[in-house]
Amino acid sequence: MATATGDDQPKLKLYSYWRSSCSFRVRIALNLKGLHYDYEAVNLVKGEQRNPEFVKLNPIGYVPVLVDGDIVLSDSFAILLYLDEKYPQHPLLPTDLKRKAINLQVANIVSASIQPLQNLSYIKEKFGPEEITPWVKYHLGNGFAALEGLLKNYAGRYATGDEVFLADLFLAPQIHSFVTRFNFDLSQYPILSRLNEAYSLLPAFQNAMPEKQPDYPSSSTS
Ligand SMILES: N[C@@H](CCC(=O)N[C@@H](CS)C(=O)NCC(=O)O)C(=O)O
Repeated sequence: MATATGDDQPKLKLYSYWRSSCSFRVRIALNLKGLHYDYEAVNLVKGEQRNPEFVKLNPIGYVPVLVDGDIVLSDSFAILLYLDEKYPQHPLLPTDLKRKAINLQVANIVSASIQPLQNLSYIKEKFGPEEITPWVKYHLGNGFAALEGLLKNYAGRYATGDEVFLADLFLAPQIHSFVTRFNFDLSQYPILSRLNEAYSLLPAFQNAMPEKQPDYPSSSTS
């Protein structure tokens, strides 16, 4: 198994968009593992995810995409599991089976049962502008209530104890969207509020924030 670190690793390239919560997950993992990467911006508002060159990398037309030598991988969940095997420094899954399973459960709740329901490209096709906020609020709230209930048996400083694991990489971007993008009130979710505070203190999370990305628009609302 390769154990490349930031100093001797092959060059990685991440196709990302500043506001993409799925890309945000991968940015945190790369930072935690100390992996350097080139940032390739894909402007989702301009539709660059549908450019033929990009679709060759990811036929479904979504960010993130990671290129690692001859491996081109899309879907943040697959990318994170791949990175964890290839670059085992700072493991993303605990060895304890129960906590490992909870990490996978949280990751999949966010990935499959929350994030797709806030993806504006799906929602805009179905709803008018005034229907979007109640839809997103209902579904994000539903998911957050479920996560709050699940985590009360596991959370420590972070989601499943006192170390950062996969669950945290899915939670931080989702909470960030909830608060910053949609302006919803997080205070009714005390565990998620506490986790959000803890994430805000970690450089790997801080440097992965949308507003820290090279394509973050300096004076635009896109
Ligand atoms: N399951 C995929 C979802 C990817 C996804 O939804 N990406 C969004 C940004 S977070 C995207 O590229 N949206 C572009 C579009 O909907 O056209 C993952 O986790 O990577």
